[in-house]
Amino acid sequence: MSDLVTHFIGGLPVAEGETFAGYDPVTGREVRRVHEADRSVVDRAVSAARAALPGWSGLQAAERAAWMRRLADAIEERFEDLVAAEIADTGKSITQTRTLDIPRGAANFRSFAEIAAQHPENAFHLKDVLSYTVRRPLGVVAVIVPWNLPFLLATWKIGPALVAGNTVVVKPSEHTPGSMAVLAEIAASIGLPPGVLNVVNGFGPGSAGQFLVEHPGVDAVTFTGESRTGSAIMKSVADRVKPVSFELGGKNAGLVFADADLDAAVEGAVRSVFTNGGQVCLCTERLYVERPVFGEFVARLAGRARELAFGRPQDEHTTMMPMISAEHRDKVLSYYALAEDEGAEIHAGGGAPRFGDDRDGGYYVEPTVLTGLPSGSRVNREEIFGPVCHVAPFDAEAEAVALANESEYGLAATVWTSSLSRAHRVAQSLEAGLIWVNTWYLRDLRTPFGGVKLSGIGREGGTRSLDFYSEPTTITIKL
Ligand SMILES: NC(=O)c1ccc[n+]([C@@H]2O[C@H](COP(=O)([O-])OP(=O)(O)OC[C@H]3O[C@@H](n4cnc5c(N)ncnc54)[C@H](O)[C@@H]3O)[C@@H](O)[C@H]2O)c1
Ligand SMILES: O=C/C=C/C=C(\O)C(=O)O
Repeated sequence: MSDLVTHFIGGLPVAEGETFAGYDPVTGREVRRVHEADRSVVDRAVSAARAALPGWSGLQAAERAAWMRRLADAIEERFEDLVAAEIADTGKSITQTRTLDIPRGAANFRSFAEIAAQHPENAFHLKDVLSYTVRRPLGVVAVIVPWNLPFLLATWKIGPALVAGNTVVVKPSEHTPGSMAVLAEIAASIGLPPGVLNVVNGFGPGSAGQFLVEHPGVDAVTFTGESRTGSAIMKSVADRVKPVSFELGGKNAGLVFADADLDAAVEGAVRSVFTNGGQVCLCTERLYVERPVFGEFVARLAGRARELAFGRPQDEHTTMMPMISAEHRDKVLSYYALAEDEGAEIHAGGGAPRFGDDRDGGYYVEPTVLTGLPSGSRVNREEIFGPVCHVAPFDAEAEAVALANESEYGLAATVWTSSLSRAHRVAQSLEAGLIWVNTWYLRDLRTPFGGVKLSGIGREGGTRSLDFYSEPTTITIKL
């Protein structure tokens, strides 16, 4: 990946604006410079998207779907370049990047090509009245995404936005511009009409992110990131009442009942707590385990945490990655220290590893398993977004559900039980948008995705994405 990242506007790279540093999370070394978009660059991107809108929205949905399939094919042709870009930005393992992050990018475009093709319109016919619905795109959509799954999350939004007839201006995280730079090259290489996809780089407040959401030429905002950022964006767009789709933070609970397959529950918890270094909004940070199996579960989970491999990203056996930045590493470590100060028992981790090589300059923390804190503690209330969980015992199902629901967030939850009736009963009692039973992060892209409470506004996924990215018009004709 280039060591100078530009914007992409109207089908062309734009190397304008001050540059800021990009760092390798493995070593902490500066490895790239990134152009920061000022208001004028953002304005040009929005104008390019506006200029492309009539031609793009004027295509048949099937023609736009064909473009999505071309993008997916081209992603697969540039697969290793995308893998390299994502690893360079995040330090994540090549195994995860090759099996999740980049394949989901192609899948996102393909899925929404098919969903758009099958999306039925409504028509209602009474005796002498015919009512039918047509859908119109929103217009120019701002796509603002975070650093944890950069390519997956950006394409999750770009796909449905484009197939619905919108044009987009994407603002990737300041930490992870690389894979969007490659997607821009891909779009140009297949001749995607200029201005349909635009990418501007920069930060949030007082930078490209804020300039974009506030721009009068932006018709809607789709955002994934922290809840407090969602709140700030909501304030930015309130005066112009722009539609928003928010996928925000979480403090996800996992419930393990004594009748669960404990092997599966332990391995499931290893995945749901430590995948991507715990830097997934769906990760489990609070586990509640029925008392008869609590001791065994904690001991086994802590043992597996200590087995996670701190290899380099290119090592296929690596299973533990660095945090995205020194600031985020320090935030996670501050919660480890807080847990210790509040009297937690630390069963694994609790600090930062030392390697005796250049990785000591990186942003690594130890995978950590805690017990002994009250449900109201900050460690159990606040999103940490790292490889850490707190485990507490419970004695009754109703108590477990109450503990899980004792949160300002409501994104995801996992339930581990062998009882079918309990699985349905508990899943329907949990205040979250996404519940997994005896598994975690198993995705059908046709299903609604999103959270309740501080975890978000709206749902994307399947036809729900098309419902957000287009406006239905109902036409009624007297026959
Ligand atoms: N619900 C989900 O699907 C989901 C998925 C991934 C991450 N997240 C959440 O994202 C957070 C971690 O990501 P992050 O640190 O990048 O989040 P963040 O909110 O700090 O930043 C996300 C994006 O928003 C931009 N931004 C920040 N302030 C802005 C503003 N005022 N106006 C416009 N843009 C602004 C940033 O530059 C970045 O591109 C965690 O809270 C995690 O839970 C949620
Ligand atoms: O970190 C959050 C992960 C979000 C995942 C998705 O939006 C998805 O799998 O479509």
